[in-house]
Amino acid sequence: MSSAPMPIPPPGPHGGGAPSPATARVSPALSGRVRAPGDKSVSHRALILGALAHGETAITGLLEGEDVLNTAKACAQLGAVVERTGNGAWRVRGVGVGGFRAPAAPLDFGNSGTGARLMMGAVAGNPIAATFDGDASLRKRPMRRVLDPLTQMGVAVLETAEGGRLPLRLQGLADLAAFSYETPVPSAQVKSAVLLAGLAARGTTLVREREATRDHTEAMLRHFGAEIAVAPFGAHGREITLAGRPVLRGAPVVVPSDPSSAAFPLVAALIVPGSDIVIADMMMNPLRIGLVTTLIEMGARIEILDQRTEGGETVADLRVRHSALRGVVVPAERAPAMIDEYPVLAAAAACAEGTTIMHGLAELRVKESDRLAAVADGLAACGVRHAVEGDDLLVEGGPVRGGGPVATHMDHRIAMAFLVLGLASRDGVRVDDTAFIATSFPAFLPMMRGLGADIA
Ligand SMILES: O=C(O)C1=C[C@@H](OP(=O)(O)O)[C@@H](O)[C@H](O)C1
Ligand SMILES: C=C(OP(=O)(O)O)C(=O)O
Repeated sequence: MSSAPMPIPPPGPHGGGAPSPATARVSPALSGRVRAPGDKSVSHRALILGALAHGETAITGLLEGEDVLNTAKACAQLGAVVERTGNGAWRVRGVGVGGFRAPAAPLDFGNSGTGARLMMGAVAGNPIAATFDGDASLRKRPMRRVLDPLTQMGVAVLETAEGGRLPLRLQGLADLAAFSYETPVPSAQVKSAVLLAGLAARGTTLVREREATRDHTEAMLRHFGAEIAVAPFGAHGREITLAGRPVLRGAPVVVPSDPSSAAFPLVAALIVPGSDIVIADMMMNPLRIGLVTTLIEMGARIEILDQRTEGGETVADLRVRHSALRGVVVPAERAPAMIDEYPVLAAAAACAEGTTIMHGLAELRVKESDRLAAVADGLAACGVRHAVEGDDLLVEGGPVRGGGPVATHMDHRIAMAFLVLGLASRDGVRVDDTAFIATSFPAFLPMMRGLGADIA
């Protein structure tokens, strides 16, 4: 790592630029070895906890996607020193719990629910007012799920757009009430917002979730010196107890490779005949790999090689070969472990033999787009038979005609999932905009082309 700070790259012109359509066409066998970028969830948390800690946090492998860059910018606006020291290498000098200063301008989280919701929790325990905003997609997403618990802890909501949406302005306070909360929806963002606010609370914060969601906040809080305990809650849930007012100490963070991004080359290799690729260093956190479990049940040839621990997470290399997939039933309780992967699972299901039934997808309706509707419309545009029944999606597999254009609705995962489907579709698939892929996976197009994918 060099010691001279490099300029923080500005986030791209989310939503403002002209749309950038692309077409994926039937491709020859994919081959090669790729590594997906740094995990988006871990990257946001490394910056935020670095900003809330005393001393220096050196981060390697940070995802330099627009969502994370917006969080970096917000941390700097709140008084942390945030520097880019090399490729994916960042250094944060934090201000300590309760030490944020009032930002002079609104905090703009672009397309990122994680950035906005986690930072509301982080700001809550500071005696400052801050305005939170985002792009047209983020302005449509529900924020009451975070405002409700935060106001119960003492935060004041000074202004919101209709329905408690962004833009909104919060007044935090140094002395939050200790709080017990059961999350009403399975959401790591809601859980994390409450825990981050709980850092400034007098006494213990308790969060219960009926379905276990990704546990990166808990792991990183422990890594930074917080006193945190996790116990089972009910059949699938967890109970998290956090002691208030810890002294957080900056700590090195090695960001593992993102399984939600790796999902795209992974499914592409499964559906393009003759493919044989390796996905290197993928994070194997059990709360993140529901897609791998599901694909293996579908008959996917995925070999998990060299499983090891790196930076506190289990990682592995995955050898993935073209496979004859068959439809399966995906249980609702698996949803939190693969919530962002349903669009690309739908692409795999479209190429499988038989019907795949995915249960319990209500949360997909409140992502960057209504992903249940966007996937259904995209499948229709590609001639794939499917049905939405309540919160379930049914996809009938078979040879895919393709076509489009698929409307991506400012949603990176819709764009990437349908480009992957195009690689195994008779007529290819055209998507209306690839610009938002930069929120989570800026190197997606070159990486896929490097494997042999025909995307132009
Ligand atoms: O905590 C996180 O980093 C995330 C949690 C999930 O959202 P919800 O908490 O809304 O389920 C996921 O969809 C998102 O991409 C990242
Ligand atoms: C839902 C996602 O992210 P966020 O909620 O942070 O916008 C995603 O990346 O698929």
